[in-house]
Amino acid sequence: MWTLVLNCGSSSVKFALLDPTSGEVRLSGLAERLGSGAASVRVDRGGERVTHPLPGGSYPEAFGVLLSELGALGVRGDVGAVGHRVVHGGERFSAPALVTPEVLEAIRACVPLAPLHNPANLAGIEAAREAFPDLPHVAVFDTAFHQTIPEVAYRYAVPEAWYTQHGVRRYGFHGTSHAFVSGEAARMLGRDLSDVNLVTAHLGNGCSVTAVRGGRSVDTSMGLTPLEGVVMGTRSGDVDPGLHDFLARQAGLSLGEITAALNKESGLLGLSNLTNDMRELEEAASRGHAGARLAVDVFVYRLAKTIAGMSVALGRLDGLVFTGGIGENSAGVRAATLGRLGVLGFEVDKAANAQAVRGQAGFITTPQSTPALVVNTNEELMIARETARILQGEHA
Ligand SMILES: Nc1ncnc2c1ncn2[C@@H]1O[C@H](COP(=O)(O)OP(=O)(O)O)[C@@H](O)[C@H]1O
Ligand SMILES: CC(=O)OP(=O)(O)O
Ligand SMILES: [Mg+2]
Repeated sequence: MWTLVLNCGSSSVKFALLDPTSGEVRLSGLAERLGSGAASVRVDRGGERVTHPLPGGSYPEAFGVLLSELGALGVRGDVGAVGHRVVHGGERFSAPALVTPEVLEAIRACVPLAPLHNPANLAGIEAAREAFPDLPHVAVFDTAFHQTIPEVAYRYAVPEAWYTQHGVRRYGFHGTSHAFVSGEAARMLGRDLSDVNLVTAHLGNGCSVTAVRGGRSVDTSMGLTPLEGVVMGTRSGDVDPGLHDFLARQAGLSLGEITAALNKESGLLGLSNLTNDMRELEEAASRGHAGARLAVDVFVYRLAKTIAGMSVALGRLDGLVFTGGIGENSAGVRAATLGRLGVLGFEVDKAANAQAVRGQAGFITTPQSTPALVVNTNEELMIARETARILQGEHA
């Protein structure tokens, strides 16, 4: 059954029409810079690529292009279900859910926990339900995979009432990707997923690191919101919790201004004062740009420290997985990270690491090393599979 997968972000929409069993993709694309005058949508129709401008820059406009592309390809009538990425499902969802009015209400209730992501996810669900009112829609949550994390790892050391009354705890995100790459890595290691302990590093624009014991998430670097943890493209990751108070007094900034800066002007962009794009940073660093060098170095140092911390949750470390745009493509970031992790028995294989770029998955360490490998994530395929599973009643 052909499944339409929608991943609506704060300023972008990724979409794909694919078969969850074979993985065949008939149409995919990305609408970017929504909300601005420079918005556009790129569509891939099996090798052929077209880009349409979106002068209004709105979600409905992007969705209109997607529908007309489906119509032009003659596949609109083939769509059998729609799978939606939903970033925050709180404590309520440990599995995907068929979208009902009650499920929509629960997603809405999580908006304060993910103000950048959940409103966009809801807008996508609403637009898709209007276009496909008779099809089943399934919500697949970033947080669901992490609902197995034990209390010792998910509780913050803050007043208990903040947890019981306001849900202040660590939730974790990118669960769909961490779950997918753990399965792939177990296969590549020739091990049963239930018998393998992995650290998975999802390094895209948002970055997070997860400890996966026997196929279950037992700790992860993101917390209450997708701002906690390692350094990201424009997000700070961990900072001192005293920062808001300090800056409000010193610089006269409001809470909203500080939060926006931590989300959109920090991370690699903030450190380098140049760009949030790792590829551009590596090029600039190689030309001697000091800010770019510092940004890459801080990114790597904090990443290595977090990976070492995650191994505490596992007891025994059988492998480290790199994925996401940076993890899959940056041999430099991988080598530097492994170089700082000799304490865990890692030793990079320089030739293998240099080869594992541009979608080439594989091992990047020497035979005597703890294994590290590159795995290409595929959140769209995983969402399509989960959607199919729900519709077959496996989670019912
Ligand atoms: N060849 C490359 N070398 C270094 N970094 C790369 C390369 N290709 C992509 N990246 C980085 O991957 C990041 C985007 O990751 P991606 O997973 O595509 O993002 P998203 O989270 O938006 O899906 C950017 O920082 C980009 O620079
Ligand atoms: C939750 C999250 O950080 O998602 P993304 O990386 O897509 O921004
Ligand atoms: Mg991402």
